[in-house]
Amino acid sequence: MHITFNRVSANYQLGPIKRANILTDLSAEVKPGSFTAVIGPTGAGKSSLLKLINGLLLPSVGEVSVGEVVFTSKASKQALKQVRKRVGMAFQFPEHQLFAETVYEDLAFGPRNFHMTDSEIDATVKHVCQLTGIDQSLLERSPFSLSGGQQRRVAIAGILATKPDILVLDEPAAGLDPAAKKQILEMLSNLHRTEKLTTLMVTHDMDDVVHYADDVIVMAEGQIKAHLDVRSLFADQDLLDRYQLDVPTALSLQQQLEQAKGERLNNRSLTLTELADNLIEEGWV
Ligand SMILES: Nc1ncnc2c1ncn2[C@@H]1O[C@H](COP(=O)(O)OP(=O)(O)OP(=O)(O)O)[C@@H](O)[C@H]1O
Repeated sequence: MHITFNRVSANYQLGPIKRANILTDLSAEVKPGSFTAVIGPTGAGKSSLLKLINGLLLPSVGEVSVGEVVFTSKASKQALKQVRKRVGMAFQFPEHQLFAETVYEDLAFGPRNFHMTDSEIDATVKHVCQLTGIDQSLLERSPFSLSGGQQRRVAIAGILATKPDILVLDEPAAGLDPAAKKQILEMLSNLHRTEKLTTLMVTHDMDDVVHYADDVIVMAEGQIKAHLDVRSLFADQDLLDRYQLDVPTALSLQQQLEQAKGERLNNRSLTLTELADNLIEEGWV
């Protein structure tokens, strides 16, 4: 499903009169079915950009389109309702929003709000368990008795139970150990592929960008500074330097190797584009 930002600015209310400008003149088109990483330094406005997509933050100027729903500063309740049905949003630490006595009840909450019948709810719960690898034996357990990785799975499954077309994730692997982090990100990548979910993910980890994303939005100072495919990002040394973006471990290793080789042979080093092509050929990326 298409997402478009058209000359959008946004601010937060700081008091009865005072407002803080947070996002300025954003324009971008997110391709349907793409997996887009949103990167940039702390305070760049990444989370605020995600909140624009489901109308948690409204534009002060400009318009946001999600599929055929278009909304501005004067979004109607109806438009916001439609958009929230389409966009599943996982905030940082989504497991903090688990609340029910059993995993089943947590997963059934969204479908119940959408007035599904009991048998539809049952089928949906089973389906999202399959999608997210939650064993049926966990359904009667308290979500609070599960491991951190399992809780995060349940929280994401609860979002999927509302059948969104778009999944918006704010650092979905934050705070997990490396094994659980890999499991969650692999699961999200599979969901994106098999369920054709347009996915946006805020991350600070450039290895995740390389492994999972097709496209990247680079944010700084409340603006979109670049929107490009992953290969073009890592081929653009100026852009990486300007926004102090790390290069992924594999690329950095290869650069160091090539530099050592170049020095040894007194030959030219490979360009970043050639290195990126090498890595893709060798299956690193
Ligand atoms: N509810 C709010 N009220 C006022 N200011 C806010 C609010 N939420 C965020 N801000 C401010 O908006 C700016 C952008 O914040 P945002 O959380 O979107 O950045 P971010 O790039 O996601 O940062 P991080 O990587 O640290 O999560 C920051 O200066 C932040 O302090």
